[in-house]
Amino acid sequence: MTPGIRPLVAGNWKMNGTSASLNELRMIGNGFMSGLDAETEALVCVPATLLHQAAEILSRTPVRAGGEDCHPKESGAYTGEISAEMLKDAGASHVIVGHSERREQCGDNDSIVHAKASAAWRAGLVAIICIGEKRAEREAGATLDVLSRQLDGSVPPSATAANTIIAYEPVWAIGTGLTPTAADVAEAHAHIRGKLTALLGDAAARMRILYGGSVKPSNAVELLGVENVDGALVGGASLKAADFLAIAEAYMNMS
Ligand SMILES: O=C[C@H](O)COP(=O)(O)O
Repeated sequence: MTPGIRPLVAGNWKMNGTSASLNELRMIGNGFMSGLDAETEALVCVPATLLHQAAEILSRTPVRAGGEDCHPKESGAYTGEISAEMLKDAGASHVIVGHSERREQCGDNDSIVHAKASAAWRAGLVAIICIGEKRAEREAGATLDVLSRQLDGSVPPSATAANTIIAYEPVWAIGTGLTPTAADVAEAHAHIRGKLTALLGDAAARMRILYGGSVKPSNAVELLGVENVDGALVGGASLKAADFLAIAEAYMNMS
């Protein structure tokens, strides 16, 4: 946690969920209506097919709905793509850009992620910019260099604490059940804070830096209690309301 920064617990449903899954979202919304929102902010990023319904369901709760990716352009001949403006129109408040699955599977490099973050701001969305090292990079001792390079390339200079959130997600920890040690998370997040300060100046002090990668109720207290960890980006465990709410409750246990 960082003193003065209200934590954010964000879900990322990835390519999971149909309208039948919206009941989990209702339960997440209801859970935050019963007091959790005093401790944390919450967001669930859902597939574009569910976004309009998700935003409508969550509109009566403190939880917000977000998109999982956007195209850099506002509109045009880009079959199958979705612009930040379309996400905003469907009810999104945030959009994830540069998730490692997009970087690995869809060719999203730092310069594309940079353009997508700018597109998010153009549409009035908060950009959640993801960075993180691969297993081989960690084993080679290159983690901090990789994070610096990704921040240099992906974060536009006009990023502020209001329009940008950074998510540190070690690629090898995503969906694997493996997590870095608390000391490793602390080192990475301190490095990210320092690099952001060098890039953005004062704006970095209050910018949220989330941890993502196999966060679940059983490890949330340890991972989210680390200095400079200002919340979580949760994949698999965000699909079950009980797990997502239990992760958010981890913050209550710390305060
Ligand atoms: O965006 C979320 C991350 O990829 C983490 O996914 P996970 O919690 O299933 O490991």
